[in-house]
Amino acid sequence: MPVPGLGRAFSLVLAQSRTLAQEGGLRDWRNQAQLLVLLAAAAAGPRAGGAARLYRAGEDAVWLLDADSVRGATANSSAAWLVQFHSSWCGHCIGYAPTWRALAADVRDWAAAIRVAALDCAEEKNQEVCRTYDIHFYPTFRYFKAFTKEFTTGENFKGPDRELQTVRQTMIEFLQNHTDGTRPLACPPLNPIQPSDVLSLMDSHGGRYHAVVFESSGSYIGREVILDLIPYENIVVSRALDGDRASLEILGISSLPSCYLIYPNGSHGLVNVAKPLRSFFSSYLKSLPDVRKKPLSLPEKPNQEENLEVVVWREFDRARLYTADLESGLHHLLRVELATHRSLAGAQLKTLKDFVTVVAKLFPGRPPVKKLLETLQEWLASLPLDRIPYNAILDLVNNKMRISGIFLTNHIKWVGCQGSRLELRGYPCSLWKLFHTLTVQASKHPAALVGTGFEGDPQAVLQTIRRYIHTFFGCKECGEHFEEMAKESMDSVKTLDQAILWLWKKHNMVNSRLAGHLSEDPKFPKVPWPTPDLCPTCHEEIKGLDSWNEGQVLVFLKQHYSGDNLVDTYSVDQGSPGDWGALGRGQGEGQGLTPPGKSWGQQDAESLRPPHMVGPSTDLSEGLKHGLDLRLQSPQGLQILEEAQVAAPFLGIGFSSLDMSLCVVLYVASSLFLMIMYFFFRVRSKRWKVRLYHPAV
Ligand SMILES: Cc1cc2nc3c(=O)[nH]c(=O)nc-3n(C[C@H](O)[C@H](O)[C@H](O)COP(=O)(O)OP(=O)(O)OC[C@H]3O[C@@H](n4cnc5c(N)ncnc54)[C@H](O)[C@@H]3O)c2cc1C
Repeated sequence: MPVPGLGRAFSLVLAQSRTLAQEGGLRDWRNQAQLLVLLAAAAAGPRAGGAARLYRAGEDAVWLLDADSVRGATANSSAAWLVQFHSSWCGHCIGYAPTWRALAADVRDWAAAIRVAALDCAEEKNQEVCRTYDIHFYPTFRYFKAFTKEFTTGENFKGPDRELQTVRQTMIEFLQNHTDGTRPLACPPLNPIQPSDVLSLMDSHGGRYHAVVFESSGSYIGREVILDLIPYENIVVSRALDGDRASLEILGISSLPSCYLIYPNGSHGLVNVAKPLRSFFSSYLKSLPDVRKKPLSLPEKPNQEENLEVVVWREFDRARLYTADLESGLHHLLRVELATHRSLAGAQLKTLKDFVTVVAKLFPGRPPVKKLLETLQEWLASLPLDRIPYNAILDLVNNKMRISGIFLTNHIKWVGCQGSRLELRGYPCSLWKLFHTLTVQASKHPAALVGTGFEGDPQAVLQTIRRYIHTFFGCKECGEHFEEMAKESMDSVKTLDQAILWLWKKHNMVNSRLAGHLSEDPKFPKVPWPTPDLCPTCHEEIKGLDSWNEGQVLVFLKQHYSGDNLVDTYSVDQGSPGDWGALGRGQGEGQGLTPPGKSWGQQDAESLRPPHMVGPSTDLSEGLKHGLDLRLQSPQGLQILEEAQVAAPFLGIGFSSLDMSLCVVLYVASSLFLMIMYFFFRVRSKRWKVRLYHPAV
């Protein structure tokens, strides 16, 4: 019986472990990470059904940055930057986008001094750069000072809230924090002048307007007006505080804020506006005769190609669960969300290990994905290290050694999680579906968790999900809300069925909280779920009120989130498009190659494998070169490659862990047999000797 793949499995684990042992997570992983991600991106091919942009280059005043431009823009810039690192799938980022757009438009005139920018970490090309800038949660706000010589990941925004006015005022404080010599050249002095200085200004008029905004010390209006007038010439704006009452009286200032204007010809007087507000002062000053905009001196906004992605709508049945959603979600979770961490240690590592264990044991999907999860789980469990560089995990997830029979799509393809716009639904939807599936599988197959330390614990899956969300889920506010719900009542869960119902109830609470929110897809309104058309028996009318029949809800959830309800339609692309061309079966993205309604078990599993998964014809050395070329920079890397290349052709391809266990058992049994034979013959030969030397005995 051929036992394919042992060589590769062995080599992979060997290579992973050796690499870790040698590098111990202590080396600078940044360069390797960059290379790895480049490789992964190259392997992933063109973006399919990925993230849409929340901000548009032509329409919004927001400066759009990406992997190509962020460093060049923020390093040694003549202006300071406030960058929002966001993710277009994150509900809070979607909800916050109008505020950010409004802020950018509001401070458009400040751009020579400070710029409001956005960078979408959900875009595949930006993922590495987001890792470089240490972005784990969305949205994350970072300030970059002007004229920074060294690379910096920026300063975190520290405002009491993220309201437009608060952020705008914090931007001003940030500008004032620049030390002399690093202040943006275009930024006028923001500190107040003395009221007495105003009197001397009257004598030294310099052929242009000089406006002075008088205000109390806590007011930002003066500084805002100063910044609003940056692009205008023939005018200087200053601010003064209300400390010197006598000077105010001389100038005739009786209320604050007020604006005093010295004209180019030396005449002066109070500005008369209908309301003492920033916009009124700024607009008045901008409209003065001879005050006009300076010729444009701003650099061009970094160019971003528009998203030309064509959305292909995939017909689907809301009563079914789609493998494509779960696998796309896992792809994002393993290759993007977790990959924002350079390395994992302590509680984070424990959370990952537990989460992978739960998913590996309970995921009801296709064998190649289950196998990948099992391999990952076994490998994580076997590692004695207390810190693991995430690149090592990525190597395994990307199956760099091309072990036959383990694979997770590297494409996003939403089906039941499609949104009517690209930025809606997607990843968080798939995560909910995965979580519900796990609670249902745990209840239906409790034996699956035996030996993991989780058996018999009705809260095990929920607590693992809770820790994952708290530790890794990119949408920080979502995680905080979920944690509040968990703190409140997760402890009351006493059975596996109650765990299913707990998650269902909490998900409905989130639905009702988000109804009408900007992240709600009008095509998929947030309503109590399951709706009567999906589950008529779940709904009852008690005293004229629609009420849940929880017993029926449980039955429904157990059916809806079971492996039997999982369909593989649209999820055949288990390799790059070229692979399918080679098979002569693929018609490209968006085409379901599995007949609707068929699950993995109903198909010819072997025929659905992409060619590079199919046995000995795999070009191992090519795979190794691609997978391990990063390691090849080091002599140890070469050694690993040599070992793997030697091992693979001898041992064949495609061993499962069961195969490997059998091999070990056979090996031990044959060794025992040989030992028994050895002792048997030794004893016999002693007896023969005794007979030979003492024939009379
Ligand atoms: C743990 C978690 C917390 C979140 N918290 C927030 C938050 O605080 N703020 C925010 O803006 N976004 C939050 N999100 C995202 C938000 O809940 C949605 O996932 C997102 O808006 C996409 O919505 P959707 O229309 O795809 O439906 P989702 O709510 O994502 O639901 C996905 C699918 O699950 C099924 N479903 C719906 N309700 C239930 C239920 N009660 N039980 C079982 N199955 C159900 C339906 O088939 C639905 O299409 C959170 C996501 C997660 C995973």
